[in-house]
Amino acid sequence: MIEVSHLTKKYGSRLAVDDISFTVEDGVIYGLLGPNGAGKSTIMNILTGYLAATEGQVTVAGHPLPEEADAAKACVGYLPEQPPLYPEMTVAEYLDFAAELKGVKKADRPAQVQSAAHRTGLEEVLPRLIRSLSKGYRQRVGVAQALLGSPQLIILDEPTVGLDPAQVIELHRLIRELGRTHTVILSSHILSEVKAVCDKALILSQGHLAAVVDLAAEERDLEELFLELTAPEETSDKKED
Ligand SMILES: Nc1ncnc2c1ncn2[C@@H]1O[C@H](COP(=O)(O)OP(=O)(O)OP(=O)(O)O)[C@@H](O)[C@H]1O
Repeated sequence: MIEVSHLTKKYGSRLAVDDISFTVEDGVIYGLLGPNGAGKSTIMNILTGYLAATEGQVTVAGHPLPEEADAAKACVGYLPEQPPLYPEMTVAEYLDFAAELKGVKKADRPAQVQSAAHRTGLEEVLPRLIRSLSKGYRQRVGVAQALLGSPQLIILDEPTVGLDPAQVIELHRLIRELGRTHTVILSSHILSEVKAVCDKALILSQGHLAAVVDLAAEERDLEELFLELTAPEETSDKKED
């Protein structure tokens, strides 16, 4: 689904992503895990075609970026960390509008909205104003808009930030359910979230890809592995001494 080869991103002189290569297979839920500033959002913004790489090759569903950006974007549903919701719209109006923006034909929009609402458990709140919804339901609206246009790949940027524990559990359930039909990339700095939801984890540290972990096969504890791989350099040096 995704091939990333020697990806580097600089913001001016700041190196945010440093020579990263990885593959995301179809139908797998990947966690993009790393401390603050590790490069997660930068990578997601490149995969979704919103940012250009400084160097390296990225292919999404067979479409190289940036050459085939429109075709690649059509294969991706994205939930940014701050979903662009319009509080004065009803859920139904917003999803219809989001489908229009994604180029879904008018005749297909009601069925697409219905299907996205069904997948995300929003059918009952379709007539409600977004501003009247809880944060958990708003996040589901964000996930529903990501499903419009039938993308094969869903990218979720820290989707559970600010949710209460019950809402987190519900959203985890929804993401696992989506993983049965989609390839999913979920960015997080919560280890328990990645363990609960993902099949594999890409661990980032200071712009580097420190490890690709198959969570079912990995015998070592994810917390231990994460701390070791993302420790600041001075600490790692001391350990080796
Ligand atoms: N627009 C920008 N201009 C300059 N530097 C940036 C910009 N965006 C990100 N950076 C820097 O690039 C590095 C990677 O940032 P990025 O936001 O990708 O990390 P992240 O892992 O998503 O962090 P967080 O978990 O805090 O969201 C950081 O050092 C950050 O300060």
